Amino acid sequence: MEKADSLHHCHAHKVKALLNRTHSLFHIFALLAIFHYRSTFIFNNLATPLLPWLLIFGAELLFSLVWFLKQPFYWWPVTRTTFPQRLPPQDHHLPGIDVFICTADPNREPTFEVMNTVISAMSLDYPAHKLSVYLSDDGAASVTLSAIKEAWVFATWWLPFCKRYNVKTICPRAFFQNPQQQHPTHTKDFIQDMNTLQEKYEAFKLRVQKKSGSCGGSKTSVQDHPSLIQVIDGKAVQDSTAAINPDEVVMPSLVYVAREKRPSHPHHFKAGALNVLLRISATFSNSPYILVLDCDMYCNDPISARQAMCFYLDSKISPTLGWVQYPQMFHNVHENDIYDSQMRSFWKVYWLGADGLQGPVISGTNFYINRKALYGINIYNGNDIIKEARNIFGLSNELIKSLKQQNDMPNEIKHRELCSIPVQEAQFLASCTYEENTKWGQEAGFRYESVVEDAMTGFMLQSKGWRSVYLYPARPQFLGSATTNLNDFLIQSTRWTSGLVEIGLSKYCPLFYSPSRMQLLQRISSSWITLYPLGFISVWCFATIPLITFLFGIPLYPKVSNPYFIAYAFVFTSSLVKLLCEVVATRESASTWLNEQRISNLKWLTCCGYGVVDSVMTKLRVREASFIPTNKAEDSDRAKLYEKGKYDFNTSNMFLVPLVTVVSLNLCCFIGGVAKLVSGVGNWDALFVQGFLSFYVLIMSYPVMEAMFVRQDNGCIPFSTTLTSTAIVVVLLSFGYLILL
Ligand SMILES: O=c1ccn([C@@H]2O[C@H](COP(=O)(O)OP(=O)(O)O[C@H]3O[C@H](CO)[C@@H](O)[C@H](O)[C@H]3O)[C@@H](O)[C@H]2O)c(=O)[nH]1
Ligand SMILES: [Mn+2]
Repeated sequence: MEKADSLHHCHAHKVKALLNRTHSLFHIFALLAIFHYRSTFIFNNLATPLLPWLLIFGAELLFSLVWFLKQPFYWWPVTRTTFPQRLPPQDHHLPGIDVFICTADPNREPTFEVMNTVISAMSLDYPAHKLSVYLSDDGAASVTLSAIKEAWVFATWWLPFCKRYNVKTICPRAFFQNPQQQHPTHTKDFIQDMNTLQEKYEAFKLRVQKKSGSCGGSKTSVQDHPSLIQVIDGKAVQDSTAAINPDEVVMPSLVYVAREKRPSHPHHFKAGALNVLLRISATFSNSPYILVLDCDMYCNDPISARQAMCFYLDSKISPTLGWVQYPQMFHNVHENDIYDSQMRSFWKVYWLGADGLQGPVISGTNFYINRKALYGINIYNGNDIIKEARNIFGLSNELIKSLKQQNDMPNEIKHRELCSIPVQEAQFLASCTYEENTKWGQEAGFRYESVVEDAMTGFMLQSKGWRSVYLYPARPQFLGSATTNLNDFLIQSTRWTSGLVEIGLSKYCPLFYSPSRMQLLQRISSSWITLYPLGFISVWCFATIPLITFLFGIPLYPKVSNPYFIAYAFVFTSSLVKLLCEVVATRESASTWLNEQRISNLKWLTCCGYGVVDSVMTKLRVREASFIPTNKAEDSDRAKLYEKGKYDFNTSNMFLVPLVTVVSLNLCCFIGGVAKLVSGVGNWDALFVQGFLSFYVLIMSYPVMEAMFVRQDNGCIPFSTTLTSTAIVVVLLSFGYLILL
């Protein structure tokens, strides 16, 4: 039981933990049996074709290792509840919050939607004078600057409306998609005000969209432009509208930042943008806590800031609390989630388990982070960063002053008014040369070593002793747009795997990194996050070798009558049954179970391999790191396919060829192998596992075959791809023939 005045409560799922551990234990026994079977067989039968046996054994070992690294996520799952109504009633007890929103490309990230994110953040249920919103525009697009002024004007009407009627959906776009449902008691006043506001909303939308259409992005080059920093307020928008903010609504501060970018200087993508915001906000509002949002992740509910403060204002945990993470949830995921866009297992399973250890890693967006943690403070060595501040943080006096302020002030009163805005200083802080000879990106701020800056930074903070908590409230606090076509999905996943493996194969690999304060189980699970893509080698072996040998009649697995068969059967079925139980426990249907298997197989076969290759090439400096923002603009043709539950194979051959090759290979081997068995050549008993495996691959790849042979729409697989893959299959089988027979 929690105390009557505690601000939050942590519930441990003890039964689940027990079941999980039991399952892991049995699974380990089965794996050991398999290893025993393999090694004794290989030693006793050195005459049989050894190569496939060795490869499969290696694949099994590697895959088991990857599986083992994941187990800490099942050790001690917890869920948390907060009681924001118990926060002190006076506002002055609340610390300031800075919101950082990043955008990069108005063509891939529709400006109107970015503005909705900005407005929703300004509408959080928090004292306006303690809230500052910063928009980083890496594209330095004139569209974005003029749109943010329009957004400010609209917010002067929107904010009082939300407050007056206690509106729960604070993102205007989401609200006006379904205005009738937004308020349970439709008073006359409400309806009237809402209709007036809706007109203003439509006008605002039209103005922003017109400008986006006419400029088609920006005239300035994305890679080459000076910095531009502007505080958006009544003064900044004066000439665009007649009477602005006549009611003098107190507004959160709003700042537009386009940092300087030059082709000669690396800009470090999102991490670089966040670090500029970190410095500029330090000299402006200098709030101790920061909410980071991707441009498409709007605040869906006003309460998240107060919920996060339930942790930060609890002196028992706040000294080591680095960040409060919320799940990423999406407004555009269909019920039949064919791409597993919701990433169920991460947000609904792994992160709950991580929270039972040292907390989830920083997950890109939707987290309230402690500014001090980002400054690189090691909580066990005290706060003596000020001494070498200039070496770490650079030469800005204003910035150094702000650090001192952070250190000296008690949390409650930390929030400087934005009165004397040192815009010139801000320009200096946003220049592309500011970070030269400093520790930004290495010891201070978000890390530059990987394009998955979030995970990299999270691991480093955890190794300094910071912990995090995970909050998954019933009502989604943040909603973004998920990738809902195969092409965007594969590009995004490849970037992730590449960035993660880059960490896993570096000295920062959480398992071996030292000196580290990370707990052992946390180290293991964190290294799973960075190393799991390596499992692609195993999956490639599983998806080819048993099938080819099936065709040639070479057994690789125990006979059904052999006791070791049980170990294989157990590992296979218990994994699938466990997944099914998880899916059902998180209130999803069996189709989710099928979709997740399909997508994870597909990821193993494509993104993971390419990601690993990509990160190795980046390491060898053959290739430069890149971060292409995920496309967030909707394409109606693709949307139609998605809604019908049809995979959209309109993507590059780079992704299609490996996939189609595996499927064609499997088809040939299955048909050929079964034909041979039926005609009496070979032994059913000895080849059962391989035949079954092949059958499983066939079921999993049904959508691919449909797209190869049946579908005619623009999401089908082009004939030329099928042809290329068939050629590769022929080569593979000839090789197999030469080596095996
Ligand atoms: O040079 C860049 C590139 C991207 N972004 C912004 O970064 C955010 C995330 O980019 P997005 O393309 O939406 O990333 P996702 O594919 O959704 O990637 C996830 O993974 C990223 C790390 O690879 C994290 O940064 C994200 O928060 C997380 O949502 C967006 O707001 C972009 O505008 C920049 O500001 N500058
Ligand atoms: Mn995104």
